[in-house]
Amino acid sequence: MSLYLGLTGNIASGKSTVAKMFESLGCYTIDADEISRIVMKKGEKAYFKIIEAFGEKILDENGEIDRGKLKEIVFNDDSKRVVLEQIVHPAIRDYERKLVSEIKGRDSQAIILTQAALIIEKKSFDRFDGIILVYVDRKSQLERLLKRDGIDKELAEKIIASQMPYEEKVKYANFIIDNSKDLEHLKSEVNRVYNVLKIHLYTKKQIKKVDKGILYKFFG
Ligand SMILES: CC(C)(COP(=O)(O)OP(=O)(O)OC[C@H]1O[C@@H](n2cnc3c(N)ncnc32)[C@H](O)[C@@H]1O)[C@@H](O)C(=O)NCCC(=O)NCCS
Ligand SMILES: Nc1ncnc2c1ncn2[C@@H]1O[C@H](COP(=O)(O)OP(=O)(O)OP(=O)(O)O)[C@@H](O)[C@H]1O
Repeated sequence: MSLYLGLTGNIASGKSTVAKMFESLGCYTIDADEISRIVMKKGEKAYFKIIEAFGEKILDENGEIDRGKLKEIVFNDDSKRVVLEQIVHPAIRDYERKLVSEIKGRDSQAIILTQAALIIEKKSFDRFDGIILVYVDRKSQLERLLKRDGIDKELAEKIIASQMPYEEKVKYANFIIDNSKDLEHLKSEVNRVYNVLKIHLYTKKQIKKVDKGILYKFFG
């Protein structure tokens, strides 16, 4: 039996950083943002649909989709973001499904984590055995986002506002990983969850809706 987890959290919460830590423990990870880059490449089905919906002005000098331009558009207009999601999400899901079944075919004891920001917003959690939520406090989130992406504060605030707040998200999580402190602390959080996952893997015990002692540690 393998385990298949959704690894989610709001922008710049540390999903990629956490995924790398799980990888170093032997888990398989899949990144929905990376897949979105693959399925939107020049010549792919989603590429043409995006041009049809947004016009050629969103292309760069090489004819590829300019993600910066698209980002400005969709985070300033909710209806446009919905249009983009309707094009890209089904393509991401199809691609991801194939990767998961490939991994499961290769390794029957695999722990697979799909990293995606919108699992809870889109209520697309039924396919997973459990949800891991990476939590970051608002101040660190904004600081890390501005530092990493070099975008202006106004756009950063809009992206943050487009996502479901943590107070709501925690209700859907089986595990919470706190990433409000340093990387050492993050590593201990990842190890803690990994050890519980291993127990579930070997005992074949289903992950309950709420794994007590972990969930609500930060939210009372
Ligand atoms: C808007 C786009 C072009 C910006 O590309 P860019 O390379 O700058 O960012 P990247 O794809 O790495 O996403 C970074 C983060 O932005 C946030 N984000 C991206 N899309 C969305 C969205 N539709 N709603 C809310 N937040 C989003 C997520 O936290 C994500 O992890 C791109 O994010 C995109 O195509 N989004 C639509 C697909 C999508 O929903 N992806 C996110 C989850 S699968
Ligand atoms: N505990 C930490 N202390 C300091 N910086 C951190 C910490 N965790 C992550 N970071 C940094 O914060 C930024 C955001 O982290 P990361 O890219 O892992 O987040 P993400 O959730 O994958 O982002 P996105 O939502 O855009 O996909 C990165 O530059 C990362 O190096």
